[in-house]
Amino acid sequence: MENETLSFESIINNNLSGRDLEEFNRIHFGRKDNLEVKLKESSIAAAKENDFEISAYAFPAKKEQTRPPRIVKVGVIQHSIVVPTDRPVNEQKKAILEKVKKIIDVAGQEGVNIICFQELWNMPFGFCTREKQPWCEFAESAENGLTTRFLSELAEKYAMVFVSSILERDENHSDILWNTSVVISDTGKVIGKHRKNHIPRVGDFNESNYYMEGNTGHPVFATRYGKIAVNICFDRHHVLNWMMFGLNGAEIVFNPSATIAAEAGSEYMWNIEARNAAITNCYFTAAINRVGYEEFPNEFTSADGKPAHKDLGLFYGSSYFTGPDGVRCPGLSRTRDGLLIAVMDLNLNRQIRDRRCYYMTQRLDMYVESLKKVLEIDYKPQVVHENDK
Ligand SMILES: NC(=O)NCCC(=O)O
Repeated sequence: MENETLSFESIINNNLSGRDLEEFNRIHFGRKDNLEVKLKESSIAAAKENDFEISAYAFPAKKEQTRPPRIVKVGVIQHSIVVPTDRPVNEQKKAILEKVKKIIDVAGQEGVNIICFQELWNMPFGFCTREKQPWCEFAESAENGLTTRFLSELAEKYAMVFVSSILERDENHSDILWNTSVVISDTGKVIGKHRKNHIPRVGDFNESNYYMEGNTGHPVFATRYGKIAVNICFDRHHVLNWMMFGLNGAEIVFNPSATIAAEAGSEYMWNIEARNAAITNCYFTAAINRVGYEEFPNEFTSADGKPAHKDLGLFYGSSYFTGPDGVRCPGLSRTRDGLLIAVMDLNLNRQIRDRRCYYMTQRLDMYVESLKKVLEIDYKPQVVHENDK
């Protein structure tokens, strides 16, 4: 880990200052000043003691005459696994829950209203191995499994909403597995769940050996703090998936992910995809990635002619928020656990919609017709050649 770049932001901050840094911030992040929010001394101390990074940024909106501000504090947590992946399943899971609880407690002290974790946050991402054991044993009921019960208590304690991405065991449907995000309300009850719609078949992401494409559509969960949705990891490459959450009224869309520096293109696309989704759909997005190295007991190959190996390389963290205007905050590091907080005024969504008119100018009717044609078996792509009449 020592030789890894800490973060994109650290490269900039170590090399730019004064007007150059301001200009960089304006052009890259969308504003000269990142509007850092002051944290409690006790939170900073707890983060230091428990070895995680913490930062917070504001995303304000203009004052309106007819609506009060709708300020929501949203947190994302990125973290590494804790004990080696050959330890008993329950020991591995318990160690993660215990570590992350310390971060949740700090978020609670800071008055965070909604928290989202990384993809399958309570387990190692062992699907690269294609081995069924022990990874399938990490699966739980979305409604009343160990992780949901653990979060329900904390949800009630802190009046916090949780978005918890887990490997789901669907006991009512022949025990099959799903990649599911459970949304737990501030009352501690499960509001609902959403299942990953697009399952990767790329590089070491052999998830299709374990679960199928989701069957929950594009639900938006009406929480006490706002309407939220979950676009799970590989779903971020599918623009229509992001679009459907917007059409269903989402105000914040979370993208819990598990992606690695070694997957070609992943890291430079990371900073674009959730940000672009925020822009085109005029809602807030939060992109959350795993962090660290996860070594598995047995070697696997990546079917690329290279030698067998036992890990996926670095999960590069770099979690970040973007507002509906496309302005984003600095991300968390590539290498450390962290809690990133956004203090957002949800009124900004409508203000940007009124200004940019992306929904009003959207031509869904045209696309419906075009897509119907594309799906016909004898479809011919609409390509015009020089000599066509
Ligand atoms: N977990 C997951 O869907 N990863 C896919 C890799 C990527 O698209 O970056």
